[in-house]
Formats: sequence, C-alpha cells, structure tokens
Amino acid sequence: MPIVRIDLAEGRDPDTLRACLHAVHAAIRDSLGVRDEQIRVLLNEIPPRLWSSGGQTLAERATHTEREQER
Ligand SMILES: O=C(O)/C=C/C=C(\O)C(=O)O
Repeated sequence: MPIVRIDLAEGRDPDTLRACLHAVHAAIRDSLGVRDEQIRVLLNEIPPRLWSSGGQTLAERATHTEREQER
C-alpha cells in the first residue's frame, strides 16, 4: 500500500490542496500501477511559526520580506 506524506507550509486554499492530493494520487497510480483504493496521500500543513528554514521560521521570513518591500 503506497503511502505518500507531504509536509507543506500552512496557508494554501482548500481547492489547491485538493488538486495536489488528486495529482499525487494519479501520479502514484499511473507510475506504480496500483489500484486507487490502495493509495494513501496525506498532506500535513505546518504552521509557518513552527517551520525553521536556514535558522529562521517561515513566519519570520515573511515578516522580513514584508518589511523589505515597504522600504
Ligand atoms: O523550507 C523552506 O525554505 C520553505 C518551505 C516552503 C514550503 O514547504 C511550502 O511552501 O509549503
């Protein structure tokens, strides 16, 4: 049973997330040749304040980017 887990930053709209689930499902089905009911795709949304990248949270990065754009 293929299980795909995807961590992504929280904040995308439900339609976008659903499109991602369907696209990943189809890619697994078509590439591995397994039946639909065997496939699991899990999206795990991480709050930007809990995701550190390069020593800075995504929330901090967004704040800094906004400040840069205001200058
Ligand atoms: O780790 C990073 O630098 C950024 C990650 C961003 C995502 O995963 C996202 O847009 O969901």
